[in-house]
Amino acid sequence: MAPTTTRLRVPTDPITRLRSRLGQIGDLKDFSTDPYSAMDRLHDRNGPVSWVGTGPIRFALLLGPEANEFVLGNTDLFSWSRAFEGLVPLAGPGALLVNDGERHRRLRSLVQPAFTARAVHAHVATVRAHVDRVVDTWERADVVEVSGAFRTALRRATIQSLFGSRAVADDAPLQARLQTVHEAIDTSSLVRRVQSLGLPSWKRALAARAHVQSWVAGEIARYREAGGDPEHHVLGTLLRSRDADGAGLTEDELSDQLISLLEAGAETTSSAFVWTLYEALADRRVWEALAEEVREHAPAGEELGAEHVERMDLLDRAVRETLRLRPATVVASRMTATPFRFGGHDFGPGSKIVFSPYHTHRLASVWADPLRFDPGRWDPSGDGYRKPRPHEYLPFGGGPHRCVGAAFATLAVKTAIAQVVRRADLWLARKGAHPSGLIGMRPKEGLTVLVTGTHEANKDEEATV
Ligand code: HEM
Repeated sequence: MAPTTTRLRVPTDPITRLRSRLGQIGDLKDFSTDPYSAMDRLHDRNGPVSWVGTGPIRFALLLGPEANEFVLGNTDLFSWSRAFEGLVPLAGPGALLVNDGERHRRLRSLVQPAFTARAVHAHVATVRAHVDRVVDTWERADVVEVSGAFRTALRRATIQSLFGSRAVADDAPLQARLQTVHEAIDTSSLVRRVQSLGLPSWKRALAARAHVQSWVAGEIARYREAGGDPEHHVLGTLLRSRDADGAGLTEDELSDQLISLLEAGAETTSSAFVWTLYEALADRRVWEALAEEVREHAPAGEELGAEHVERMDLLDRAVRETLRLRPATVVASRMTATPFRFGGHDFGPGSKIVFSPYHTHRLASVWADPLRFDPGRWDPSGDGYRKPRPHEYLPFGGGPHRCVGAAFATLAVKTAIAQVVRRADLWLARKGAHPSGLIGMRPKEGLTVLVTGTHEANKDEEATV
């Protein structure tokens, strides 16, 4: 792809160079304090390429759809293993995200069968049951903070879909450890670099990861002792999965896949759910239209299934729109493996690159009225409909590392929203939400709702949890 805007100014004398470096340190401070608005300012000032920080914590912010297209369309220029080497102690050396080239292709072909349409559909009943357990605790006129309870419920649904229903019987310690690991992952590489020098928070994260690993080993052993499991879950599929040469995952690879799927899947999905609920409640017309659609396609007393959820067009558009305005993954990073030139800048090997779905999803040059939550913009029969190009809308990334759990997550979020809508009438107790976090971005203040009604008829009596 041809490089775009050239705004390179090479400082010539030492004073100008020093000023430029100090400016980049100031930009790093800005980005660390409020990355969401800092990206706007940097893009306005510098165009698609901004260098931020200094020394070992210097990186290039590549912003806008052309930058996304360049990064995602030229995978051979980048190394995932180098970009994510700081994550290896938490994700494991066999995790998809930290692998490149042939090894990544082989691992991906072994993991993919766990996310077929059939496997994804099996997740619906699990999600519905865990959502019901949260709604069961609500009474009319309650004012409840729901983001914590749904985070636990959706993480529990992911654990159950990965390991089977027995695994969630007493999952509180596992949930706490996964939360500790997530907090270490959802931090800037600068903070992680400092932490990994031996700070207590890093030691806690490694200890939590070690516990998760031995819990996973126990589940694998139990599965083998039982000679399989009648439930259709990811662990069983991964154990049976074979590549073109008839080889499966090694023991270490199997464990790393399961742990990293737990890490990658749980927080992101609950973040997408909480934001969708927030946005739907923030615009009462959307909430009421959703309630009507859900009543039409999943009549009272009928168990909510994938076939119902997949007929709900407004729900689909509301989730797409939420993933546009509030993508769980605010930024993604890469490390250059081969020198290249983009936007008038030269990039040597070992340069850190950060690009941002969040920023592109809010650009006025791409989206009409970009900050407005408008599910209607996804209606192909609507006025002014325009199908976004792949590099303009990328909540699940793109290219060979595109999210392997995208369909699984989307169906989980839609099921959870539809089941809440079927079971309760809610009002937003407090409007206004500020983002927090870069991986699994969520509302800083949580989500507090007023329960104005509950509908017992749609409770899932058959659920196995
Ligand atoms: C709404 C929920 C989710 C969002 C927004 C999301 C987003 C993403 C993004 C943006 C990437 C690419 C990262 C990059 O290119 O650096 C990714 C990769 C990945 N995601 Fe998701 N994800 C979600 C849910 C899930 C779920 C439910 C699972 C599995 C249970 C999952 C497993 C993975 C894995 C394993 C990768 C790495 C793929 C590879 O490197 O080949 N994600 N996700």
